[in-house]
Amino acid sequence: MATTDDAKSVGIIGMGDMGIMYARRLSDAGWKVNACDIPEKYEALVEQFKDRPKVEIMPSGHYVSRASDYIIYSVEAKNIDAVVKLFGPSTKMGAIVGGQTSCKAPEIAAFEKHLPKDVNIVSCHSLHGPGVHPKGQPLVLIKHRATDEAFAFVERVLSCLESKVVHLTYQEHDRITADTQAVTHAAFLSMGTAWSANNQFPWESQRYVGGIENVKINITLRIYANKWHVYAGLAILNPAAQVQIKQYAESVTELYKLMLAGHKEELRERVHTARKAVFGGYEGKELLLRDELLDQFSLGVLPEKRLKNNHLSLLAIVDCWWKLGTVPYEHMICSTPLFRMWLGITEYLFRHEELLEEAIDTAIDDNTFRADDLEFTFAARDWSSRVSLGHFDGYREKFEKIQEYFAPRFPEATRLGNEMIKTILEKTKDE
Ligand SMILES: NC(=O)C1=CN([C@@H]2O[C@H](COP(=O)(O)OP(=O)(O)OC[C@H]3O[C@@H](n4cnc5c(N)ncnc54)[C@H](OP(=O)(O)O)[C@@H]3O)[C@@H](O)[C@H]2O)C=CC1
Ligand SMILES: O=C(O)C(=O)Cc1ccc(O)cc1
Repeated sequence: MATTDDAKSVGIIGMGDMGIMYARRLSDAGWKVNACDIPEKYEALVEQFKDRPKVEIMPSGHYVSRASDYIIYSVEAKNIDAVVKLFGPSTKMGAIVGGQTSCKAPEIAAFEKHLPKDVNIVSCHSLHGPGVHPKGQPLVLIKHRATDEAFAFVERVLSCLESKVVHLTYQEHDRITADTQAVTHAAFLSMGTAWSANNQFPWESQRYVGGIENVKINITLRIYANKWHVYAGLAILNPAAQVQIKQYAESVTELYKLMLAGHKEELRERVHTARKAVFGGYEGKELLLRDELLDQFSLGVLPEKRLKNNHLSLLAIVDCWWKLGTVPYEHMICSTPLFRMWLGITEYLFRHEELLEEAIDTAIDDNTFRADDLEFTFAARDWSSRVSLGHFDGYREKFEKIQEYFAPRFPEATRLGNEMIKTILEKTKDE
């Protein structure tokens, strides 16, 4: 903190999971924080923060905006325009405004439209959920309309997160996160949908325990334990995300058809072409994940012998990356923990020759996955069309129904998922 910073304060509008995490960490570092949520939550927040004098809970965003030197909007992406419209004109003269939403084009548009011209715009995005320690995780900073002095102030404030700062434009941010986040979520959302459609808790089935399967299960439950609007916002509001999710659904469908028709050579040819395009230049590199590590994090009892799976979800993501010309390793600077695990298990399958062959053989010769794969294919297509239609309600309805199905398992899955992420990330090289 520079000495001139003593009199300055940070505002947070939206005290949900991320807003609260920021308020705690910034105030721990000595910053005065002015914060608010919707009026109905005022009393509860005052109570929650009563032992933290550095955090002042205010009745609304007007109070926060007029009192603070740097204001962070940490609200639902779908509400950003309405909330900035409401409080933007109350922003203190010469202050800095930014947002935490996961898709930047609508956020920047709202700032340009509703903020006074003297206000600096510097946005941010912590690329991890509120339960992950920010140290070492990517933090995107977007200097959209700001003096060097204003930008340096934001850097000083957020340095207490100890994150790895990545400087991007908002367009670069949205392009990369479409690859790293939206399509990753689509895959896990589809797995959960398929399991629930088949009335399965996958860790209770011998077929889904151990290794790669543990990551699939733990990440799927982690996503469904979170809030629907986070995933809906970053998929629906990002046009690049719609394209990616659509390609993923197409890749799933086409590979599934090859499996159904028993076209083994065609399937092998396609899988290997995609493999070469995506992993060709990375053959010698150390793997992101190891199996012994993954076996530690199981919700079920590990079977004596690992059962085979055709891993349609993983074959399809590599097919999708190939079709879109995406090189996932190039996005590591901007990766979330989930993306690193997703790439980790995919790489694990594709760089173990015998495992990949086993997946191809299983895809053609083994009928036991047909029902699961059928539901998975439906699910990938349905998520894609809900995203493309752009209906938040349609997304929410589906998400919350499946969330309800898995809800009794969230406490255990979250505990295990946190441990898994912590252990794996400590061992995961990120560049
Ligand atoms: N959760 C995550 O993993 C991450 C989320 N993000 C992004 O950060 C943002 C916040 O996410 P998160 O904290 O998880 O979501 P939450 O739903 O927990 O928090 C958003 C908060 O903003 C409040 N809010 C809505 N309108 C107003 C208003 N007019 N004035 C004051 N407060 C308001 C909401 O109240 P109410 O619930 O009543 O609407 C809610 O409490 C989102 O845009 C998300 O995409 C970014 C990184 C990670
Ligand atoms: O790691 C993920 O993809 C998550 O699910 C957590 C998350 C959600 C939204 C963000 O904008 C950033 C991180």
